[in-house]
Amino acid sequence: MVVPSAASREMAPESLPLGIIPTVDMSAPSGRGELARRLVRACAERGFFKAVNHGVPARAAARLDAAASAFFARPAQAKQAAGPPDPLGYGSRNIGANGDVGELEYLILHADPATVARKARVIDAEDPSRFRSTRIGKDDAKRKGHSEHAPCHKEPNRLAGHWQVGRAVICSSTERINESVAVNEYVDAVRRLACRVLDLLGEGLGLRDPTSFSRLISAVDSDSLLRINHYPTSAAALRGPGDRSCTAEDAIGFGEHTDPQILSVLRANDVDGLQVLLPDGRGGGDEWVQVPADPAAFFINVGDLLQALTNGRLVSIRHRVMASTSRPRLSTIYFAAPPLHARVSALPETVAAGTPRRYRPFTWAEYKKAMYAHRLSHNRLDLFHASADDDAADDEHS
Ligand SMILES: O=C(O)CCC(=O)C(=O)O
Ligand SMILES: [Fe+2]
Repeated sequence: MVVPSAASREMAPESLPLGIIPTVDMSAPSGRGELARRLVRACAERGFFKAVNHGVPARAAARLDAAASAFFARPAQAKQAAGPPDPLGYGSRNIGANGDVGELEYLILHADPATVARKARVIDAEDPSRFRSTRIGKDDAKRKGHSEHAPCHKEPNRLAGHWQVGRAVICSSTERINESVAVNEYVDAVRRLACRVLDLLGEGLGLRDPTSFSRLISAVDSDSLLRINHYPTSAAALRGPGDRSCTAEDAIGFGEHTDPQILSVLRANDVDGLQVLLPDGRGGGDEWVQVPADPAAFFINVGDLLQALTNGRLVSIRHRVMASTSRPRLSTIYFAAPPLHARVSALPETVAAGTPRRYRPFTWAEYKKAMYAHRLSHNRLDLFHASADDDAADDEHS
């Protein structure tokens, strides 16, 4: 956490030292221009920041946490019924299909389940089922009294007490909190925060249209996700009775990676664990830095797509989670993403003679496909480096 000295309190936020973990007061005490400049600096030099006075109601966060804790407290078999995470749904220990493991269980929800089936076909035309949760079919959905594809946020009453994951529905007992309302209320609030950050970044970067980033994530068919991670104190709690595997990696909760989307908006309980990889600047190589927990704040990081859209000006930071052995960690991340067909290409304002285009243009669907084909820790942007031909082709499109 950055604690400004008495002298530095007099200085404008832009001139304040960033600190290891930059803290940004989203209430803009020194005006919008200063806030925009500080955000750009934090995202360019660190790739992430801690947002305080962010405007997301504490009530929305508390309701979601209560719903999530109730879900993770259910028996393993009940949770498995909401899986597998392909990619939406419940998962435990396996992260993706490429052998990555983590000492955690998680739930991935789509911001708009109605679009999941269509998107699945776009990502992988050969085998759309890989990207779709199909646990509950038409008949089950009818029996439960709601339509197969009804998006939670449009029909909260019909889906009261359920989370819908693609076509799968995570059932809850009636006395439990109404999760669909909790999820929708939370998603609306964090989406607004993400849009605000992106508009400020657009302004700070001097874009002709400062809403260029936020428009991508507020499109009706945006591919944004909500992910809820639960790290129990003992890896054994996540193993089945026959699973005796125990590796040195057991201490790791979530392996090192960058987030692929545009922006990630993370909030966690008061249990430490998140670490970011910072260049140490002293010639000794990179170093992992612990991010102290703060349940009242959001930790916001640049994703790969924002790095590509800004031609590398803003950096997608590598991070991981080291699970605690004393208390369980619960974290919720809103991954702000564009529609699958959106073309991702460096904005013209970020390309100049001295800073040529670093990545070839690609669609989010293309990028996701590359992501599914590689391990979690892979540096995926390396797969999209530009050549002189890409530059010429891109000029024709712009
Ligand atoms: O659970 C956390 O705190 C972070 C996990 C993470 O980096 C992710 O889900 O992408
Ligand atoms: Fe992440």
